[in-house]
Amino acid sequence: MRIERLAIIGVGLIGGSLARALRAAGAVGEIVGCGRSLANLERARALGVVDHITHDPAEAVRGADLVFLAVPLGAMRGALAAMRDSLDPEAIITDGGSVKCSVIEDARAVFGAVPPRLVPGHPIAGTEHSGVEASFAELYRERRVILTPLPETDPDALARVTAMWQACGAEVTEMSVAHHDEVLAATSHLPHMLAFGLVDALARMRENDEIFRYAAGGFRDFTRIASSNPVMWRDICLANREALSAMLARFSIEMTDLAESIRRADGEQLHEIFARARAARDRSIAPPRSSAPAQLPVVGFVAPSGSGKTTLLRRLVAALHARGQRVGYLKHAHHRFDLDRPGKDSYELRAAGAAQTLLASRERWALQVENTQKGTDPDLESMLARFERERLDLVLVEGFKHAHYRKIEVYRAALGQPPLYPNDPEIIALVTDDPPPVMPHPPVFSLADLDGLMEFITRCPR
Ligand SMILES: NC(=O)c1ccc[n+]([C@@H]2O[C@H](COP(=O)([O-])OP(=O)(O)OC[C@H]3O[C@@H](n4cnc5c(N)ncnc54)[C@H](O)[C@@H]3O)[C@@H](O)[C@H]2O)c1
Ligand SMILES: O=C(O)C(=O)C[C@]1(C(=O)O)C=C[C@@H](O)C=C1
Repeated sequence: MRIERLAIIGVGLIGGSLARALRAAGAVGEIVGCGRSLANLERARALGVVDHITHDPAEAVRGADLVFLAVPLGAMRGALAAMRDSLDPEAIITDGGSVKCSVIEDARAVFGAVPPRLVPGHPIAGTEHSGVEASFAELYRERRVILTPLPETDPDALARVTAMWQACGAEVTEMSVAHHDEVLAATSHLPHMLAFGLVDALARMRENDEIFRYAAGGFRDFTRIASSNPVMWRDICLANREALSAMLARFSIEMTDLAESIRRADGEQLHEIFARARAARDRSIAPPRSSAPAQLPVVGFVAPSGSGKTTLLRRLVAALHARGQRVGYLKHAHHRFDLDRPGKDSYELRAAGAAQTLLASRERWALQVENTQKGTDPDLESMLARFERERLDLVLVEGFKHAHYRKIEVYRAALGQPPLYPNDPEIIALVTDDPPPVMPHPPVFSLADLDGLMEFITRCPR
């Protein structure tokens, strides 16, 4: 899956995160960002999220093979109208709007009928922050994206949009438009109404200073989403007003019943409600995706230096990543290494004796742990245990040639060294462009056969 020229209309949290994720997956060529705020667009370009910027949707979509709309719902119709006459006939249009019936209505109003190459979509992922500065490549990883195709939707456009989200690490599901809007009214829009409503009600109480001063964890957890963008939420309420009004009406009956149980001091009823709610929530919190730790495939790559092992690994990781695989990489370094530089705070504090140093930023974090047995090689199992295994699909290891685990040998005859596989039964495959020098030999892949190797590795049991 590759998009040659992607136009993002609205380079905020959602649009910016898609651009970053596709770039990280190597699934996109050029990215044009379109928006209203020049400062935000310039920031997007400076951060490398987009390559070109413009205020004009018509200019943005010219020559684009995929257009992603990520503006507030109230701005969708205007953006569609502005780009209509400049769209390439083959261009796919998709969006990330939180309500689907309104986007479809907007498209019908602008184009006369819903274009077959429009694939309505909605990533069920976000934060309470807005703007490109808040965007990050991992936003969609392991999150759901709902697509709501219509009978007239072109299957090829649907397949490409599905592949686009999968390249970002998302799990794509399909739903009817009406069902989507009802489900989201319950699971996303109603909770936001409760958070906004609660904070606003408390803020308007006379004693609000004191209330906020003593608000602790429960209040914080419950009201995080009340920091979300008011324009976006105004538009969601207006766009989904029918489903959301029905949900609010049902919910207020539940609240009235709860209040009545409290007034009556009906402990039994209260306990029943809370126990039912707790069980439902515990069930609904999704278990970590994919493999149990013991099944996480781990494959090593061994070879003398100069064999092309690291180049092969770099290409392999990029190709696996583009397929949505979450790859862990573990390298055994024979030499001393230091991620820090003298003069950096973390270097100085570690040198002062910190046993563990954790560097954390918006992009990544790194924990550096001092080996207490300096001079002793770390063992493979204890290093593998450091990974957040539930967030990975496989681990590729470089080195650890003497450890007991499955390895792939990269062999190059020109180095003049004997191959390792005759003396290591745990070498399960050979990557080489030369004839294997010793018979018998494990399965062979050429250096160019990344597809074959990926297939082999992803099915490789621990
Ligand atoms: N924030 C979330 O959690 C979340 C999650 C899923 C979907 N969505 C949906 O994604 C869309 C974007 O939300 P976001 O959180 O990225 O918002 P955002 O505020 O971070 O980004 C929106 C961008 O659109 C630009 N914009 C506004 N009006 C415009 C117009 N008329 N023409 C061009 N650009 C315009 C803004 O300048 C801004 O850069 C919304 O439709 C929202 O419903 C949001
Ligand atoms: O996590 C958050 O901050 C969100 O509000 C994300 C959230 C949600 O309700 O889950 C908000 C709106 C969307 O359309 C999709 C996701």
